[in-house]
Amino acid sequence: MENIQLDIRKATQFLNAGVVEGYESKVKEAQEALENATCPGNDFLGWLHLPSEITEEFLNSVQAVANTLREKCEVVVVAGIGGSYLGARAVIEALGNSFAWLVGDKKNPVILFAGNNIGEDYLAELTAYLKGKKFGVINISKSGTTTETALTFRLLKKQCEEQMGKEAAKDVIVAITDAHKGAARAAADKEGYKTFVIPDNVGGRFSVLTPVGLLPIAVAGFDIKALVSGAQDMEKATASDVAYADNISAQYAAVRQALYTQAGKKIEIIANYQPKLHFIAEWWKQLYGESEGKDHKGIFPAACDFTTDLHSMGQWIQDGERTIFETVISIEEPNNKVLFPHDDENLDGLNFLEGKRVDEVNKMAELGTKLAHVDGGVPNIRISMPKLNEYYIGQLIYFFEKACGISGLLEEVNPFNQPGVEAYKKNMFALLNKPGYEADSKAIQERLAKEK
Ligand SMILES: O=P(O)(O)OC[C@H]1O[C@H](O)[C@H](O)[C@@H](O)[C@@H]1O
Repeated sequence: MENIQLDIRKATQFLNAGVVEGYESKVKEAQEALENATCPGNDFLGWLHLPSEITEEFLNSVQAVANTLREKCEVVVVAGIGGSYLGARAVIEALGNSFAWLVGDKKNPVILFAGNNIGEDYLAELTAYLKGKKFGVINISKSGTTTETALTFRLLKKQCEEQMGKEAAKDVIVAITDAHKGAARAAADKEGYKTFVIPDNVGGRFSVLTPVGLLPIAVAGFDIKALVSGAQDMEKATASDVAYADNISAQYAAVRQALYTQAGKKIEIIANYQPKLHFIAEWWKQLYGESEGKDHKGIFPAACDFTTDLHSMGQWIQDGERTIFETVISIEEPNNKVLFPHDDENLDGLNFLEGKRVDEVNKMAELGTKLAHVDGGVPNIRISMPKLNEYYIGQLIYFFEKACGISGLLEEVNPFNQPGVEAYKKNMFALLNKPGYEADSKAIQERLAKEK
């Protein structure tokens, strides 16, 4: 099987000759630090060789639980936030029918995502939709204590038990969480739910190839063996013994850092020309944003869906501040075929396109956009995937994960922690008068009084 390809030529033209090549020794150091677990965050390197460590037996155990949920449920709600849902949603939406929730093919349960917000109307509408439905819950939280997920699980556990009885509910509620600690683990052990463990040394944003992603993806009816196979092949293709110039994760990490440090590019816009890739971009934003946004530095990860957003963000990208670069994910061959239709009236003047594949038009839009943006001063990195399927998404996942680890180390931060996410939580709990936050509550109320 061929691999996904990386083309950085329309990015290196914005750098002095040899700059990317000049990163070779630093990239080698980063790769060695990852392999030898001598880098900052070395207690979170379980993702590095996770693909090659996944066994057929383990995948079969995940599939068996997925089959139970598929047999018993018409709807399965994935409760999780951040790394505890984005990977699953990214893969399921990339592979699924664009109108899956309407198609209702009965072959697969409807997969819903919740626990990723604190929207009261969202939760009201979700629980109303689930009334009378045979639904299951995959409760995903590495810490087991995330507010959004815990709130949602409280509502869904109660409704599931009311609708199908406490005993039957146990067969359709699965927890994916820490091996020992946290509320999700405690509830699962108390109630006797089936559980899967999120390894301690795999951070949330790197956990899509653990049951965090694998179980929901299997429940949705997709091939987790092919997904893992793609990741395994990319793990080999980006190993530290692969020549720097041939290592696409190393090349992507280096060119990003070069554009950031030597060409003043502060924002990376990941763009796709297939709407199904929208959540791949959301997953990528967390992976890179949470890994690199530290010590008041780091490339800001943004996302656009093209050509859609060329009609909303195109002006800024073409003519705004020249501090951006683009990373475009391009699918070489769509899974379907639609030809441009003839129209007798030809009022839109588009009959010159009749009979062409719609994707040919999409590809010319992509090429035209690349030329315009590069001419406008926006470096372009292109990742091409032969097909949109489990195998190549598996390759893409590992490609981005490996590049992220290298890039974060090139930026000289710890790519694997996320201390910054605790600040808002502390304020939120203080404002909610959470027990144990009494001093914080007093302080924040005094601050707010002063700021009135
Ligand atoms: O899986 P959980 O422990 O519930 O955490 C879910 C998410 O929230 C945390 O605040 C972090 O920002 C993320 O790295 C994590 O993926």
